[in-house]
Amino acid sequence: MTTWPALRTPLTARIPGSKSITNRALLLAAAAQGTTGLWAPLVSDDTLAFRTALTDLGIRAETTPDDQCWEITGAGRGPTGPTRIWCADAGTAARFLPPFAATGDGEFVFDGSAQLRARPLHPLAEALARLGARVRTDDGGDTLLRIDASGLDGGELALDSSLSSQYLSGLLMAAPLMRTPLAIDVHGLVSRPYIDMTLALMRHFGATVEESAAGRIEVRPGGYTATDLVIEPDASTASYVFAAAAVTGRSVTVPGLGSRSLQGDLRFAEVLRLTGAEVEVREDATTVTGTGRLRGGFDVDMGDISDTFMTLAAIAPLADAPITVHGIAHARLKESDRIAAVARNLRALGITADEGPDRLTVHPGRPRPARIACHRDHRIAMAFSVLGLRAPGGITLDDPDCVGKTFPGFHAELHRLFDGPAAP
Ligand SMILES: O=C(O)C1=C[C@@H](OP(=O)(O)O)[C@@H](O)[C@H](O)C1
Ligand SMILES: C=C(OP(=O)(O)O)C(=O)O
Repeated sequence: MTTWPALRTPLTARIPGSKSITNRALLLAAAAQGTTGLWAPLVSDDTLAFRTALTDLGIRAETTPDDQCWEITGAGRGPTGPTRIWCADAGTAARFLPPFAATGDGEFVFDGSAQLRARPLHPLAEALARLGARVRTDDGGDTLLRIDASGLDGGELALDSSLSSQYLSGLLMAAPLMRTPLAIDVHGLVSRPYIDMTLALMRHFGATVEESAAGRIEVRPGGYTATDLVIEPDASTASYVFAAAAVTGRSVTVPGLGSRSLQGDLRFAEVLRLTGAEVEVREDATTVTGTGRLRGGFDVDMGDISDTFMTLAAIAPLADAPITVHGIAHARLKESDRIAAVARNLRALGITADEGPDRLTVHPGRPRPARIACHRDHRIAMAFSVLGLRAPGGITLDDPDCVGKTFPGFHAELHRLFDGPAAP
């Protein structure tokens, strides 16, 4: 019998580029003077929507035939309207592009899908208004936001960042194009690692940013300088193959995602350690080795890495004791109300799940066949597909294609890794 050595053969996952880094780099390249090369960008619905929005704003974007490099040529200043901008489902587009537009001139009208319109944008609109922008949210209307731009002064701003960190990232990235320094006092920040990512990438493009312990961030005017960037694999996406390793007892390596990563979601691998998986984070790669059995009986704060809480919640029925995730109230404001949607899907599978405003507890159980309601949320589809590897009757997704938001090739890759012969 050769089953055991074959099962121990490490699998190497092909994880596409980080959505968050790709869309920040697109914005920063568009704001910089000169041509930036973005290597290994994510090619998916969210990044293509962002890129198209930039070309609609007059930015030149070219692609090598294999999509391995996007060349973006920025003008070193804000854009010129009038322009109508379609953000599709992309929260990052709706939150990063308006502050950039407000540093330019003319009218900008932002619109997006019904799903995106249901997500809060008023903290950003109010912050832009306090900086002197003429901005209107279109309550009940057919747009997200209208801006009549004539450049922005900086100044001082208090920003409640408890609903999303993306408003803060958007304002910070636009700040070097403002006429005077911008200082933001940040309150209630969720998803902190995304702000660290924003600041690191702003510095990579030459911005001067200072952060004080008291939660104040100051950015000086002076623009950005075009520079090349190699984009890491997406750590949130990697959570699915790491979780799959944990539940199947396989070993999965993601090359290019290691201790130097800019992405907080790599900490999901540490969370898997609580379930008994072995985790090795090297400088340039991460490997998770599972046992096929999950240890439960813990309660973990995933407020900083909430995109990955569903990955844990979906596999939690396989654990030997309940698992609780807390600190994730803001996950109710994403592509779906993620706490409610995950709890309902688990119940449909016959699993006991109790939710609170900012938490979810999942009890052990044997999933029965069910059709998963994806709510057009890519992460519901990907997280429950991992459970499907160990659910006796399998699982069915009502909308498998919604994974295109961040990983169009997800189903093929999961199949290649876990249903087919062991990868070399
Ligand atoms: O800045 C970013 O790139 C992101 C921030 C997070 O949103 P919140 O800050 O709204 O939690 C995360 O959920 C999203 O997928 C990407
Ligand atoms: C919350 C997400 O996306 P968005 O960038 O639209 O906020 C996500 O990808 O899980």
